[in-house]
Amino acid sequence: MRTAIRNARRLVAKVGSALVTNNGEGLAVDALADWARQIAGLRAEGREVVLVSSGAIAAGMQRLGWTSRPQEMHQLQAAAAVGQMGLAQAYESVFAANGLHTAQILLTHADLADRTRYLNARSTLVTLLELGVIPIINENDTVVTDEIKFGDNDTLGALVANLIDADALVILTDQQGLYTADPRKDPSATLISEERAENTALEAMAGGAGSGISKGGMITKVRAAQRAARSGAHTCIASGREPDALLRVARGEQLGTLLYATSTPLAARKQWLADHLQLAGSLTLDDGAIEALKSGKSLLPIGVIAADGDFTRGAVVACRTRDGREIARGLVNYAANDTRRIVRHGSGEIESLLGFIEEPELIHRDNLILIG
Ligand SMILES: Nc1ncnc2c1ncn2[C@@H]1O[C@H](COP(=O)(O)OP(=O)(O)O)[C@@H](O)[C@H]1O
Ligand SMILES: N[C@@H](CCC(=O)OP(=O)(O)O)C(=O)O
Repeated sequence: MRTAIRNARRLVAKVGSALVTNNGEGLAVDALADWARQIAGLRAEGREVVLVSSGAIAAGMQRLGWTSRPQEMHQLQAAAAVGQMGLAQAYESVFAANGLHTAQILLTHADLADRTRYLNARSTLVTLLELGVIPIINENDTVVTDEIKFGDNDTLGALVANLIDADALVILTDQQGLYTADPRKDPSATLISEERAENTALEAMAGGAGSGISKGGMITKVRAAQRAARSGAHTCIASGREPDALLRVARGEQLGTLLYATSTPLAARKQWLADHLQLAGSLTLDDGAIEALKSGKSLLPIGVIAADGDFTRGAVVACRTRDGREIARGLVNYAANDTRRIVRHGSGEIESLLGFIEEPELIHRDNLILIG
């Protein structure tokens, strides 16, 4: 399976707060310089690399003289704004030393949830890669609220991999890879070398963040691999402290944990639907509608029992079973108030109920994906 990574032409590399800031001690400029050298090496082989870097909050805390991560959102945002300057400055100079230009891209979940902004982000990233520039991405922490944030950069890395159809996602962290249990807590844990990304048993092995300065932990890395696999990208989790980790992983060396993709990649539009982290509302389906969706049909209002949330026409909503489990999601053809008036009715009644008709389906099958 390692040949899959060796053949990867487009890669997303993600470096976490622990590495970027030397466990919160301040920007690890030597480490940044080392990654820049490795990425320059990959570019010289004709491969395209996007870097997703954490560290703004930790670097900002250090600049402001704060010793523990604040809880309050506005303080985190202030720290990120201070730290992101240092991060961008440091990356610009270490890549310049390798003859490469960098570009800063700060994203929020709302940017990727909006189809137009998503397509804009994609074309900008692809243009930068064609220009030979190294895009450096972080969450736009300064403006995020709970509703629009990715929360951790493992998730962001996977969404970026899907956005640009990357072949591989390499997550560099402070452990050798995914262990059977958190090695900080269980010394008998062993390193997993290769596994199918979709293997749900992996989630039980992965725990939370290893330090106060990081956000995600191993669980978000495993989920990131599952997400990336939906677009066909393989994920490798490896230690960023291992010499030449990025080059060695990218060249197919047996390093870290490879979580490989086996499923057929989703079509681009369905991929975008799958990558929504927050949905605008939800529809509760009866058993007949659930069967219809599973056999590839559209969702008609007659099969919907209830509609929750305040969504507009064209929003992405969840389709749930009576016990609340999401089985599908899609772009809804009617706003929440109109949906509530037509549920449990046949499509032939829509016009008399609303005074107009958009489409006979509540969600057309082309705009729908099954989950799980
Ligand atoms: N099964 C596991 N295998 C390896 N590390 C794990 C596992 N479960 C939890 N962890 C923890 O995840 C940490 C890495 O994630 P995190 O602290 O978020 O780093 P980063 O800043 O690189 O994203 C490790 O230091 C480790 O303590
Ligand atoms: N956007 C945040 C990173 C979030 C975070 O801590 O992510 P990670 O270290 O990857 O678990 C920052 O730059 O500080």
